[in-house]
Order: sequence, then C-alpha cells, then structure tokens
Amino acid sequence: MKKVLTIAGSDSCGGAGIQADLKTFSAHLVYGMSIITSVTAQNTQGVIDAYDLPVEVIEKQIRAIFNDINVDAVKIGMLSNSRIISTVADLLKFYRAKNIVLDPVMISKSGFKLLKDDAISSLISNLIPICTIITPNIHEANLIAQMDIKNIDDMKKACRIINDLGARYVLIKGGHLNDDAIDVLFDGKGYYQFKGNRIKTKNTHGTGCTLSSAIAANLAKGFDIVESISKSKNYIQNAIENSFSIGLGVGPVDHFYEFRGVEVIKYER
Ligand SMILES: Nc1ncnc2c1ncn2[C@@H]1O[C@H](COP(=O)(O)OP(=O)(O)O)[C@@H](O)[C@H]1O
Ligand SMILES: Cc1ncc(COP(=O)(O)O)c(N)n1
Repeated sequence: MKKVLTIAGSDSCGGAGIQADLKTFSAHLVYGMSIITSVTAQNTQGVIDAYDLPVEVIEKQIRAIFNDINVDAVKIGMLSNSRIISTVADLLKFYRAKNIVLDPVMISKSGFKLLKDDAISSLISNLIPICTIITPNIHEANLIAQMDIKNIDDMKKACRIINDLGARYVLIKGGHLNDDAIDVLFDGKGYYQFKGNRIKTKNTHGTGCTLSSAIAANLAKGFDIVESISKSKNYIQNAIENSFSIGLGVGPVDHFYEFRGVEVIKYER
C-alpha cells in the first residue's frame, strides 16, 4: 500500500484542506496521513477564522511520521506563516522527502487570507526549490511570478518564471480564467495543456486541494508527472461534474463518484 502525507489546514466543513486531501487519497486507494498546520472554522459561506498550531506541534507531527514510516509522496497545502513554512521546509529536507506536491494556498474562494502577506517570499525561497511540482491557480501564479495572467501565453510565461525559481515542474491551473478549464504544465523544456470542459456550477470548494492530492497519490503509485496530472485532471473534472450543495454557499466536489452507481448485490429469500 502506498503511503501519502498531507501537510495542510483543517476545513471544518470538509470540502477543502486536510479533509479533501484524505478523501482524495482514499478514492485513489492509497493510505492517507495528515499533519495539521492550522484549524479553520469555515463553512460553505466562508472562513470565519483560522488558528495556527504552534510550530513545535507541527514539527512533532512531522517527526512522528518520518521517524517511523516510509512516505511515498507529500502534498503541501495551507501553511499560514513564514515560521511554519521554514519549519516544514527544513524537516522535509532533513528527511529527504520525495514526490512533494506544493499547492501554494493563499486565499480561500470566499476571500479569506490563508497565507500572511509577508510569508510569500518565504514560500518562494524555502518551499519552491524543494518541491517536485507546484500547482498555483492564476491568482497565486500572479503573486509568485509578479505577472497579470490573462491567457494561455501568459500562463506559459509565468510557468517559466516559477521554474526559474527552482520548481522542477510547474502546473498553472486555469480554473479562474474564462472559457475552458485549461491547466498548463512546464517541465523545464516544453509545455503541456490539460483541457477540461468548464462546468457551470458554484460548487467548486476544494478543487485545488483535490487536484494536488490526486497528483500526489498518482506520483506515489509510480506514474510519471504527465500521466499523474492527466489522471488527476480527469478525476477533478468528474468530481466537479458530480459536485453538490451541502449548505447555502459553495459546495464540495464528489470524491467518490466512481464508487456510486455500483449495483448492490441482490438477494432472494
Ligand atoms: N468550473 C470548472 N469546470 C471545470 N474545471 C474546473 C472548474 N473550476 C476549476 N476547474 C479545474 O479544477 C482544478 C483546480 O483549479 P482552480 O479552481 O483554479 O484551483 P484553486 O482551487 O486552487 O483555486 C483545475 O484543474 C481547474 O482547471
Ligand atoms: C484549510 C483550507 N485549505 C485550503 C482552502 C482553499 O480551498 P478553496 O480555494 O476552495 O477555498 C481552504 N478553503 N481551507
């Protein structure tokens, strides 16, 4: 059984963060583990507040896992401040963690800052050089590459800039542009486009968390980067197509669409 670790924030309503990551790992039939960095109080209407765990507690969780278990892939989500970022980066380096998928979470869909403004430079200098792949959305790519991305050509330019900052592979997600949901990968040499049909729904809570966790799960299973993204893009496309409402605001995607519709064994008496 492949073992995949998420280092991220808890989302009380279960659509994003640690909860989305663990659901995604389960749906990919890998064994999921979690390091909680922050506890958010949030629902489908927004994030009410976020409480960061002390770095000592985060460090103890990471040491507990790596001192005992051989981790096949790591997904990094919400790390809210520069002390947490440097602690996580130092420990992942120390334990020579492999297959690191960095989702540089900055602002929730509802507009709450999940990363302090002054921590962006720490994310760039500490985490980007050690990750296997970084998966920013348009807004995050704009801040990291200092651009104003409007189209696919701009996405390509930003990919190259972020690759120069030290990320081996860069996947910029096009979920926040208009038209099709096209994600662009730069592998240091060339570009790949992963095209999804834009689905008209408000229920996209946790799409970025889910995509990055799926990529980590697929890398752990031994697929190469292009195959891992391609499978994960299919997964998120179906998950969004089957998304649903659970409250008044932005609902979650369906992690387990593949498991539904399976005939229950009938019996006769
Ligand atoms: N309405 C949509 N229809 C189809 N795919 C979407 C839609 N919104 C986002 N996606 C896809 O979901 C994934 C997550 O992207 P995005 O929503 O941009 O990330 P984030 O949650 O980090 O803001 C990407 O593969 C993106 O293309
Ligand atoms: C703990 C946590 N991590 C990540 C997100 C981003 O997800 P979204 O962009 O869908 O709000 C979130 N809302 N909460």
